[in-house]
Amino acid sequence: MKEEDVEIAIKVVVVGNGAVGKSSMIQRYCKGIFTNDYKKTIGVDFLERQIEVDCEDVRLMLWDTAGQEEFDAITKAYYRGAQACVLVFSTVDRDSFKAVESWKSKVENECGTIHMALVQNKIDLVDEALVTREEADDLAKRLRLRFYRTSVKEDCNVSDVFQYLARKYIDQLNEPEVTVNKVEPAASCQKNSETPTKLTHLNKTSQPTNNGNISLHQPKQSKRGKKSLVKGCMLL
Ligand SMILES: Nc1nc2c(ncn2[C@@H]2O[C@H](COP(=O)(O)OP(=O)(O)OP(=O)(O)O)[C@@H](O)[C@H]2O)c(=O)[nH]1
Repeated sequence: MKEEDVEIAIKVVVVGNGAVGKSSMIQRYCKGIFTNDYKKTIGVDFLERQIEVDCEDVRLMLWDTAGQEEFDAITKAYYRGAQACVLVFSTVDRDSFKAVESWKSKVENECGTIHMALVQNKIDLVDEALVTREEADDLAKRLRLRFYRTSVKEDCNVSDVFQYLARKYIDQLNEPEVTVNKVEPAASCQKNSETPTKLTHLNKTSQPTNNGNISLHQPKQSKRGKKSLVKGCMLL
């Protein structure tokens, strides 16, 4: 296998009630676009983006799941094999805030304990907010999740969420003895400090299997010193 053919791949599931902005968030991150149109996700969708973390190629496979309960049976099959999860609620939808714990449980039932971030989207609509800042902070603290406030519309803080999850996963690869469910300070929009890497990689040609499981391959050499670069996105 050639050195350039290996990389880290991370499966990330994005969950939360309908219309909180999951599809918009993934589209914004992978394609750099935003639309005001609402098109309900039927089942699941998939986009990917390649980033660099500590000069290492990381392929983020972002699974966009339907927010409506009617699709639960379909979507939960796609949670399997995920290494990270984004729990999204909307500033202007109180029910979506109340549903966060239930989404967390649904994912954990399929995946066990994985890296998660809590996201309050649509902060551009803060004047119409139905969730107070304190309530959101308290929830993040109680669930021990890193907390981000985003506006997909204004392109605010979106990439920080995925960067954080990628880094957490890489840190886990570096220190396999560290448990995933350690206490996270509730913080919004903070970048993490750089850490050294010694990584396990995935074959670039490997695709997620039906249930999203991914097999591990040999590590390659670090490419330290390279600039961060978005290499491409793909709609399947
Ligand atoms: N004002 C504002 N609107 C947003 C934002 N993000 C998404 N929206 C809008 O919210 C609506 C729903 O967005 P989607 O991304 O389709 O929501 P979803 O969570 O994927 O919905 P489901 O597919 O039903 O699960 C769309 O009209 C978006 O344009 C945001 O940050 N601010």
